[in-house]
Amino acid sequence: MSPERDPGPYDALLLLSFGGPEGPEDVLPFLENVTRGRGIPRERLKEVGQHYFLFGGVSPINEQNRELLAALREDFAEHGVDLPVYWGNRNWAPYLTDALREMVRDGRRRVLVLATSAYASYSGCRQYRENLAESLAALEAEGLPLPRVDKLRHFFNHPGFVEPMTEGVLASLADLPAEVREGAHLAFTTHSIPTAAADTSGPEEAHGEGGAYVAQHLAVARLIAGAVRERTGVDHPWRLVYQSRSGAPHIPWLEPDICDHLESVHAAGAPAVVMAPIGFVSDHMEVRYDLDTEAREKAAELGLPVRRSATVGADPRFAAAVRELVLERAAAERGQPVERCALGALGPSHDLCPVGCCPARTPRPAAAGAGSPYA
Ligand SMILES: CC1=C(CCC(=O)O)c2cc3nc(cc4[nH]c(cc5[nH]c(cc1n2)c(C)c5CCC(=O)O)c(CCC(=O)O)c4C)C(CCC(=O)O)=C3C
Ligand SMILES: [Fe+2]
Repeated sequence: MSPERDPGPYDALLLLSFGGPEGPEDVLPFLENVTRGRGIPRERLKEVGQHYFLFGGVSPINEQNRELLAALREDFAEHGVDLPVYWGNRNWAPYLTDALREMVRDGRRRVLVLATSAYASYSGCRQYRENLAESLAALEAEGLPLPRVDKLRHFFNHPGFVEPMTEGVLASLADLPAEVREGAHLAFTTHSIPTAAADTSGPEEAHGEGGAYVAQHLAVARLIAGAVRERTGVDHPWRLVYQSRSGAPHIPWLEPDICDHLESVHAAGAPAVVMAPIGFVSDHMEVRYDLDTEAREKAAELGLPVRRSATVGADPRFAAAVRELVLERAAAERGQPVERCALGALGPSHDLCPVGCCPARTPRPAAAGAGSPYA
């Protein structure tokens, strides 16, 4: 087989995502799954439940993963990449353990994982790896042979991720009334996490305050703002801001929040804002509620024109990027030289998370990285 389409030694790709409820009766059990042992205040849970109920108890995330799954299968078929794609979630059906069991029953021995999270951090990387370890332990307890599981590198700076978002920001700018367009600010948003989790995200000592989490988001924001400047000739002021904070109020999380940011740029005279949710791969509940509902209400209150730019979702360029990442990793595993595509100054992320990368508060076994008990 030509190396440009040989996925060997891998014999399957697993799309690993967060999962979300698909009806009102799913909401509370889903939230219990997400928050088990995580110490989230009861009040916050009730509040987040309401966000889901406002949308009929349905999170858009599962439907978006079905679309991504279809896009990946179509892209692989078109490019002659013979690799079956499975799908499993951490917190809702179809569950990760069930997907892995099905893969084992289908005879898969070398599994590559695409997690729907582009950046380093405990929540965006290690937690997925811990869930992989738990699922492998469950299969082991059932007496099943365990596949070897690897995880794709963080794809935040891959052009197939950055370019569709750049285009989305350009479309949002074009959609603003002409008289406020030139002066519009860009607010790049991502999930807030505790500052302590940000500081320790990524390999130790590689980044300063805010760790790899903040550094990687800043890199993407800078790339998009730069590409927008090149395309429009306008230098739009930009800032990385945060959303969806949870946890107890006395614990510091990354700030400023998008709603506070809208207030402060409005007070400083910004005529309009484009909110670009670069921290999220698709338009799931954090985007639909925290930005499209809450932040838009805040903007309406202020009389500030805002637009929210598109996430990558099932964009064919993202599917193509996943294919490139799969073939890159496969070649690396075969010991062949590889070209690692990455935009900006940070360069391509590591294939194998080092021990101590994004440490958990309570250490737990994690698969698909250095020190995995299932290597
Ligand atoms: C970095 C990050 C991502 C991006 C990376 C990735 O995509 O994985 C992400 C994604 C998501 N988070 C999601 C949902 C939730 N996250 C919660 C809680 C938390 N998230 C955190 C961080 C992140 N979360 C953190 C530090 C907590 C606090 C508790 C803890 O330390 O674990 C809670 C509990 C209630 C609340 O506190 O909000 C819910 C319901 C959904 C599904 C949405 C849908 O249904 O469409 C998705 C994609
Ligand atoms: Fe979350």
